[in-house]
Amino acid sequence: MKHILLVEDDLSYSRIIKTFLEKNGFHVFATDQIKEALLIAKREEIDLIITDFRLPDGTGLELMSQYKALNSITPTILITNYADIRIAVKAMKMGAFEYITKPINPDELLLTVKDALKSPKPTEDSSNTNSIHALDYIIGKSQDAIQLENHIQLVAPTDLNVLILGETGTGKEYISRRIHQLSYRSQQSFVAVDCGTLSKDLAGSELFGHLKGAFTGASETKAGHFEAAQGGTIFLDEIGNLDYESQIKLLRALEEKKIRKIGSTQEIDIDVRILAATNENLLQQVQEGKFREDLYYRLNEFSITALPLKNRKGDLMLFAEQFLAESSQKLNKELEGFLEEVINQFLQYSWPGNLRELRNVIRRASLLENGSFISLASLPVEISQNVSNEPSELTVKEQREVDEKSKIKETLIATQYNKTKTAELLGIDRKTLYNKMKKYSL
Ligand SMILES: Nc1ncnc2c1ncn2[C@@H]1O[C@H](COP(=O)(O)OP(=O)(O)OP(=O)(O)O)[C@@H](O)[C@H]1O
Repeated sequence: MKHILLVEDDLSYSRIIKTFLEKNGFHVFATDQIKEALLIAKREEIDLIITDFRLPDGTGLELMSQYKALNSITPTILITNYADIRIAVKAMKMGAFEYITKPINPDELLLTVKDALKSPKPTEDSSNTNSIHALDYIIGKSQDAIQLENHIQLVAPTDLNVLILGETGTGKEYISRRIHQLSYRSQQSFVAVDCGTLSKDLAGSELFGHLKGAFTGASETKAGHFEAAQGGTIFLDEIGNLDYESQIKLLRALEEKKIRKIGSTQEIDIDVRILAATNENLLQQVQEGKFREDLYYRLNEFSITALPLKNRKGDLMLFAEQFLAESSQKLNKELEGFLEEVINQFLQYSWPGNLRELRNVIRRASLLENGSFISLASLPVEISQNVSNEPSELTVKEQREVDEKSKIKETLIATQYNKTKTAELLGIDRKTLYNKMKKYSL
């Protein structure tokens, strides 16, 4: 049975999620505090963390970074309000597996939990996951998309190291998998490593391996990701997060095409192509002395930029249609497309989480939609009403109302619109619940 650590300070929410997940066969440790969560994590084998962003003793992001020092490879799902989408984006940069927004839809939560548990852990060998079938990768038809594809086709057959730049969720990993698939290494491993999830202490051993007894806890000799990628391609995501010592080791591996396991004196020849990605300004990090200049130029033999979705309006609906087809198939629903007003809102919205956000919005809308076309009612209010997603632009009162509406909606969904139960879980009487439902048109 898989063990989930749930960190949520809203106790009614926490209870609903815990009960729901336990009904679906998971064991859930629930707590409302970071401190307690870290204690549980030390004591128990945890397969997945689900954490709220706002917690009484810090934020979900703080929990993630403290947890990373304990165990760098447990996937994390962050729960946020849609108004906090930029926080979700930041969480993805820090190596979160996924974010989900309130009000939580139970089916969406379950899908995300299952995806997180079945996906290879972020730092594990994901070889044989040449899982982007030619059909899944969308090239796009805008001028920029065609140019991007030309660059990919041009560089793929060479053995140049490629640096892929772009905001979070713009498709950098997809691009790197495509480069691998179009290269002569395509029959060999593709190993994706999220440097954002590597703690300073573990990075060296994760990348290069270690010998038994090399350090406390090294109970077995272990191959690192470079060995796993032998003959193939290694994708180093969030390369800007790699600590300085690992940068030095990586540079050596690149220059000499040799690695050495931690604790070993023996060198191993490696033949691995390196694709690296970052959503930070790496050149600025070089200027600030945080990233080695020599490594930067080694990695950047060719660079490719993935554009933000707001600058790819010509391709947006192509992606949307594809994501809808995928969701419909997964959910066994017959969804035919999007209503005109949805398309208009999609084209106006700024999509700070880029393609990942679009995919998640469509997945959620597909779950909620009762008709054959996605309608405004199935979209987050920030998109359907084109409310700005800058939290600062909402007054405190408006923000509180958005939160309250989300909470009531979620509880109603969770109780299948049982008003007595909903009122009970929310700690209000039925009359107040009815009044609020009327106020928020629920
Ligand atoms: N070319 C594409 N065709 C189809 N779907 C895509 C494409 N690019 C990205 N996606 C979708 O967007 C999601 C995010 O893409 P990806 O993980 O490659 O982004 P990323 O830039 O590497 O993100 P991060 O910076 O957070 O690591 C994918 O899971 C996929 O669903």
